[in-house]
Amino acid sequence: MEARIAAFFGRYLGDLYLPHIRFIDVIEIVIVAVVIYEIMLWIKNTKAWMLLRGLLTLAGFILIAAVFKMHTILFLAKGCINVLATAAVIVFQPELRRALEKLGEKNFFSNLVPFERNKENQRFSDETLESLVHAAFEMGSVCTGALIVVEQAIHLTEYELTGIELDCKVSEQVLINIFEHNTPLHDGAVIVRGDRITSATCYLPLSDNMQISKELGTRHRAALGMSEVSDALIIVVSEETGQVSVAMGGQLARGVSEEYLMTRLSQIQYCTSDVKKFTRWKGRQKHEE
Ligand SMILES: Nc1ncnc2c1ncn2[C@@H]1O[C@H](COP(=O)(O)OP(=O)(O)OP(=O)(O)O)[C@@H](O)[C@H]1O
Repeated sequence: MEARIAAFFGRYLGDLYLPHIRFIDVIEIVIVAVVIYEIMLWIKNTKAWMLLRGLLTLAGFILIAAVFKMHTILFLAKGCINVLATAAVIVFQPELRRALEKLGEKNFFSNLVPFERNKENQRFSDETLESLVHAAFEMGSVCTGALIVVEQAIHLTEYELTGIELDCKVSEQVLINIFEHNTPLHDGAVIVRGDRITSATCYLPLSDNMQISKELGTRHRAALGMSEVSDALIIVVSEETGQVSVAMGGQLARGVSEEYLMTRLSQIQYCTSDVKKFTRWKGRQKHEE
């Protein structure tokens, strides 16, 4: 019986080449798979998806031209490739910048080693968190439009400069007051850093995402745009419907509940260890003699 099984495998698998796989090869395969997966996700979530579809169509045409030996088209395609590559880098400069920034933000070790939730690495206090949530839903209940940007690791100084400097403690009453209709500060966005509102009436970049619902106007587009170029969490209150939405990482969650907003805010309430180190390093440099 054994001999028959051996003969069977010998007959069918004798010529099969089975390379010797080392442990390092497995790690390499996993790394390549993760990188390809991340690139595919990036392509899907940015306008690079449109470009990829365009490129695939173009490649199809070139293939047909090659099969039928259309020399003029092949000559033109050859000449255009370099120009197209340069144009793609220019067109996708913001997306490429964001992708590299994201890579820099990631702390692979902090995901493995649980960090302590203490006052020292707290980005904002529980009081601020509650004020943000209560203010958003209070404004929602009376249909007062609002746009609140909660800063994380990436500093938003360039957007702060588009508004009016404030530097005041976050509180439910202050936020409601800022967004009150027909007051000088109600237009645009406020930026929150830690427990302080740094500025109001800030102008945010608008998203050019074509999948965003047509019923959403510029306030929601600005929230989404800001989340595409930074790691900030943006709270939007719709003036039309009173709905509270949250934008982060290029995604917009519409009509969220109080619990949802509270959970999202508590997820970013604590800095991971590398961010803490970065802030400390900056502080020390400022006071260097
Ligand atoms: N680029 C921007 N940066 C900051 N705030 C903006 C920006 N664009 C629009 N806004 C704010 O959004 C307001 C206009 O909102 P609009 O009605 O167009 O948006 P919406 O998404 O339909 O929101 P709503 O549901 O509240 O009507 C402006 O008055 C301004 O306060």
